Amino acid sequence: MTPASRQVVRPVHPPPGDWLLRRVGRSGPIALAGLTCLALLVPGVAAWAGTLPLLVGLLIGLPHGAVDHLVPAWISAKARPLRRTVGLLLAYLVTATATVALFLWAPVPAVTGFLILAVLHFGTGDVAYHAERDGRPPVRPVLAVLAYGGPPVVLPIALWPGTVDPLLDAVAPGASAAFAPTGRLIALSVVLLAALVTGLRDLAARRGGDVAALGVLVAAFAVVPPPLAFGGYFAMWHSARHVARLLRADPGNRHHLAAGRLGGPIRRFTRQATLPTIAAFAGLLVLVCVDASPTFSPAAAGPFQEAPLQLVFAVLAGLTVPHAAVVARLDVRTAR
Ligand SMILES: CC1=C(/C=C/C(C)=C/C=C/C(C)=C/C=O)C(C)(C)CCC1
Ligand SMILES: [Fe+2]
Repeated sequence: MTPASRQVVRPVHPPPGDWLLRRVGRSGPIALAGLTCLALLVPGVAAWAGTLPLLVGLLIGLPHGAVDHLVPAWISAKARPLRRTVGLLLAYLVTATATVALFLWAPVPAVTGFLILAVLHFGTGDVAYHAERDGRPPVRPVLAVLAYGGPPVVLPIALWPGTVDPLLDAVAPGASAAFAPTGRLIALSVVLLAALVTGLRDLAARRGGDVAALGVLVAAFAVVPPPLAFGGYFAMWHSARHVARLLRADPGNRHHLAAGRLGGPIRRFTRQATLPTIAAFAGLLVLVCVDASPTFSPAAAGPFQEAPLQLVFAVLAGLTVPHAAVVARLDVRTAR
């Protein structure tokens, strides 16, 4: 590999399609505003919501991580992209396996680390989305990252212990007891303060739409039962914005987006994402079925016999950790 081929090629012009970011960026706030109104008008929504909306939201959002293996080749011009892609897939596999092992060996520290990673992943995603949409560098990212990444993770745990604690214990036995009320209160205060300061800064910069969106994000996670709020957020906010960024990052979509066309890029993404999504979905389905099977020998069930969700969540987290690493590289490119 020559030194020149190792260099990262920075785009001379930003990729076209900021119109797409604007359009898609509204879907999350609209969906969460709708769910907030629903929860306020139909107070019993918590009872019938159950955990189904959480599972549906996670499933709809699954494809947003399905083209991770293509991202490095899109954002840098390196020699032998096939070799690099295979190397990346191997690194993905090793990181995912190590994460699953960590969840089995030390579930409480593992889930704590995962929740922190989720705050950073969601928050940096939104900061990068704003920067790309507006063509500006991310300003004072630390508070903004907490303001956008904190509500989906910290508010459910701090404000909805009755709903969330059984889920936390199902994915990591002992987690709910480890998260002391004082710790939850401190985390909540930090996130609300970060949201307030970020909102005031956006107001001063005359970004009224962002202030409203941040207000909706906080209100939704305060008012809507977490499985419904998180399912809606994951599918309509986090994943939708990320897919819009991916469509712009793929050099093959440039001419379509410059001409204002969306059909071609969506078809291309569907082709790229279908196989990895089916593979991830099938793998998770097999895990759920094997765990739930009455014929499954108790001797072979191991540590998951009593907590089938634990293994499924460990695998989900295992897929998320390398996904967050790949997206962090995309974000660094955005911040330049
Ligand atoms: C465990 C758990 C939660 C957190 C789930 C998280 C944080 C998922 C993160 C997924 C990511 C980061 C995907 C990447 O794109 C909730 C909903 C707060 C409450 C119930 C128990
Ligand atoms: Fe993600």
